[in-house]
Amino acid sequence: MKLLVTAATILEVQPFLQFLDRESQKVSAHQYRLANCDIQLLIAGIGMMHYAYSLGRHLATNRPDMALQAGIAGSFRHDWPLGSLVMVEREYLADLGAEDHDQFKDLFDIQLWQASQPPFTGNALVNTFAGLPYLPHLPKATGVSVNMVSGSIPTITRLESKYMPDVESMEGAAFHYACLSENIPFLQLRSISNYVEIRDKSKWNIPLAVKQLNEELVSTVNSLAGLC
Ligand SMILES: O=C(O)c1cccc(C(=O)CC[C@H]2O[C@@H](n3cnc4c(=O)[nH]cnc43)[C@H](O)[C@@H]2O)c1
Repeated sequence: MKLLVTAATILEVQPFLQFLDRESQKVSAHQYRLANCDIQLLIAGIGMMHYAYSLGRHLATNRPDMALQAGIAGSFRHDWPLGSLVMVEREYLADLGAEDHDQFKDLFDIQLWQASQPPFTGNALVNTFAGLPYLPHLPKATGVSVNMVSGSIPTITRLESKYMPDVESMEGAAFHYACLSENIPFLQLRSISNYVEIRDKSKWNIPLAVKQLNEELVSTVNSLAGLC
């Protein structure tokens, strides 16, 4: 089985890299072998533009059996503790569109895109989790992807009323779009590093989120490698 593990930054998957260095055979700079599993690691950059370009370029010459995106995220759900983990089921492109006075309209609202045009289901990029050999026992979440981390009440209220999101990232939609378009089974794992609220960086807990994310990543990859 060929598994692609991808993240926006190396910081988010550093402990996983240490696990691979310890437990697997290094085949080349970004390629490892664990049991019968070929693992490729792609650090694709922050934001949808970087991510889509890096992932698209990778997929043009490689076809994994499964792709896994691992990252930290903001949470709209204040009842979810920092460091908790989710797998994202549906993604919305939440800041691509037009401003009409004090209203935001996405590309579906202004009819530049049509509902359910491939690979969308309605106006969302939905993971059915079909074709995955293993699925961790984690809550499923709705994600919004944005170019600017949300940090004001009007923006947060707008996103909540329009998309009812649980989490926010800057790359989820790009990952879903590419994997759905290429028909590659995929899984987006996110660990909560902060709440989506008026910006206060001192409240973020990136080290905890990275630790929890990587424990799950190692466990998921071990389970997949055991099935290979
Ligand atoms: O402003 C800073 O000093 C700063 C330092 C480190 C990281 C950041 C980020 O904004 C991280 C963006 C990165 O993490 C994901 N992420 C985490 N929380 C959120 C969020 O609330 N909204 C959107 N994205 C978030 C994101 O996917 C990026 O890859 C800032």
